[in-house]
Amino acid sequence: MRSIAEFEAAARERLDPAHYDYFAGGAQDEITLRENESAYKRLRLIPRVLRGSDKRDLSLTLLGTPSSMPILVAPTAFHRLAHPDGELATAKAAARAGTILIVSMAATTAIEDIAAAAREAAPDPGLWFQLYLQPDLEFSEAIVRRAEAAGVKAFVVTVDSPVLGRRERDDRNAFHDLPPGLAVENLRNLGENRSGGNASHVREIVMSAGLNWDHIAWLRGKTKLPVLIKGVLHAEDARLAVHHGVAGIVVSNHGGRQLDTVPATIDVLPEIAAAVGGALPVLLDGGIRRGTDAVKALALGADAVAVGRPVVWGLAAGGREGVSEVLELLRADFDQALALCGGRHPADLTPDQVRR
Ligand SMILES: Cc1cc2nc3c(=O)[nH]c(=O)nc-3n(C[C@H](O)[C@H](O)[C@H](O)COP(=O)(O)O)c2cc1C
Ligand SMILES: CC(C)CC(=O)C(=O)O
Repeated sequence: MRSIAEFEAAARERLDPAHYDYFAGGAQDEITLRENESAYKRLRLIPRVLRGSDKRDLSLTLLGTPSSMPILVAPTAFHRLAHPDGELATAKAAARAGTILIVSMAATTAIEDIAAAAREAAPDPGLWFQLYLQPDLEFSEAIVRRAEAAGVKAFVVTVDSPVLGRRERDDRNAFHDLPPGLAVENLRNLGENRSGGNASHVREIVMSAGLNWDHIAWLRGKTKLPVLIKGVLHAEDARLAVHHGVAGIVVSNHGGRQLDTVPATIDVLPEIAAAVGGALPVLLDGGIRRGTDAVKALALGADAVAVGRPVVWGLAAGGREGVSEVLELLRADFDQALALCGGRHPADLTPDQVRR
């Protein structure tokens, strides 16, 4: 397949329409959902000439985790709705691609099994773990310990979801529960035997409307791993993140699934990059579908980008192979755009190469 749009079309054919809507949809009028992609279409690239190289190097290290390219896998829930192999397939494909997979806390596969699958594909896979900090902090800590034991290398706390956004497609389809047989395995009651038994009980994910900077400090006190926050859109919050000793931020509007009518992430990136001033790594997600999208984000100050739905489309269309194809398509597309912009390395891209 030649583009992410073709993967989406293939995925749509295979998926239950309600599940397709869950993956594809956004909050309310889906203004932000559309804006994330359309904002890139308004930006123009200005290439530099006569300074390229035959040997381009896309690799980087983010907070101690090496990645073969600055395109990571954003955390998305419920991969077994997309394909029976679910997160195991995603993990193998990401590890084989040598990129960082941010595992969703809401995975339908246990983190221990995800890590084992990733290690089958690469000796030292770059796994990070996304957290919805639970109001029951003891329970949150148990999840943290479990993820650490599985070998994750950073925690990414999602901060844009004090309550869940209203997704009208899900309401219309009455999609509010996983089908029988699927569960949020990372929330299976930790004292109980994971291998089953009737006693085994999965807790519901609770959105924490009371989450504040003290919780981030609490988490930093509980783990030696880097703690990032995901879902920053305001420059002042980016400054506060630096002030509070956060290791990195993800500029994200949750793929347009939380507060509708917030701006496209690419449109707030410059002010956030300026506020952070290089003090910590800035990641961005939302609407990245082409190599040129990633080039624009890196030129405007992101250290790396992440993709959510493209990976789900690859998974639904072709399991592990499909995810691998999506990641290699994005890599090749990015590499070509970088070459055409006159860059050898992502860091060669500069803000003056993007025009509105
Ligand atoms: C189906 C789906 C499930 C998601 N689940 C999570 C999640 O569990 N945790 C989280 O922090 N973000 C979640 N996100 C948001 C993604 O991490 C990411 O911010 C977003 O998908 C990026 O936009 P893109 O899909 O346009 O690439 C989800 C997004 C989608 C589409
Ligand atoms: C389980 C959900 C809260 C996952 C999510 O973040 C989403 O669907 O956007």
